[in-house]
Amino acid sequence: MDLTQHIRTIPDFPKPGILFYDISTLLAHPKAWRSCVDQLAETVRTWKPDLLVGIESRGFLTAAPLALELNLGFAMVRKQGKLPGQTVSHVYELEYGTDTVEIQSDAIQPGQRIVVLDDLLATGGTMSAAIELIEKVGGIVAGVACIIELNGLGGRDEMTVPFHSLIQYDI
Ligand SMILES: O=P(O)(O)OC[C@H]1O[C@H](OP(=O)(O)OP(=O)(O)O)[C@H](O)[C@@H]1O
Ligand SMILES: Nc1ncnc2[nH]cnc12
Repeated sequence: MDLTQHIRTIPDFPKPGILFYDISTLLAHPKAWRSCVDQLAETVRTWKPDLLVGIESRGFLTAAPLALELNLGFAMVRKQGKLPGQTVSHVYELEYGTDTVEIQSDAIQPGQRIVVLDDLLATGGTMSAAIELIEKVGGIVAGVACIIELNGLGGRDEMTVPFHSLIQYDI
């Protein structure tokens, strides 16, 4: 199924000049969403993960149904201060300033094979931060995948592990 028909673009969101790729319309269409999850599963299962990780917040929507389909557990990488209990943090550089991602300390056992999911890869900064965080707690990142890849922002070149996207847009 051609998923591009179900992805809406919204100009000037969240800032003037940004074309926002909106998966709300994909989520609202059960047949297309089922196909999207199945297409991701095809690649993700070849990486033989023990656990899937989703990145807040649209990465949760991507990873959670896939985890159920593959009969795997699912863990969350969140922005700072959102997860209860003991957490491990990773600070990463933005164009201006820094940001922090966190995971619960017991979410990943050392040596577990992890696949990370998000809806979209742009500069790759968010995905790289998640990979570094998972490696910090002893996880082995077997691969990372997303629905949409924006070509031209260099995200793919930043990936230090196998990477797969279902749809690519030249921006
Ligand atoms: O490759 P990058 O340049 O890092 O950009 C991609 C990230 O940006 C978006 O998340 P956003 O921060 O908008 O959060 P949201 O999922 O909560 O909307 C998207 O869901 C990715 O996580
Ligand atoms: N253009 C875009 N559309 C949707 N999510 C994004 N995250 C980063 N860039 C984005």
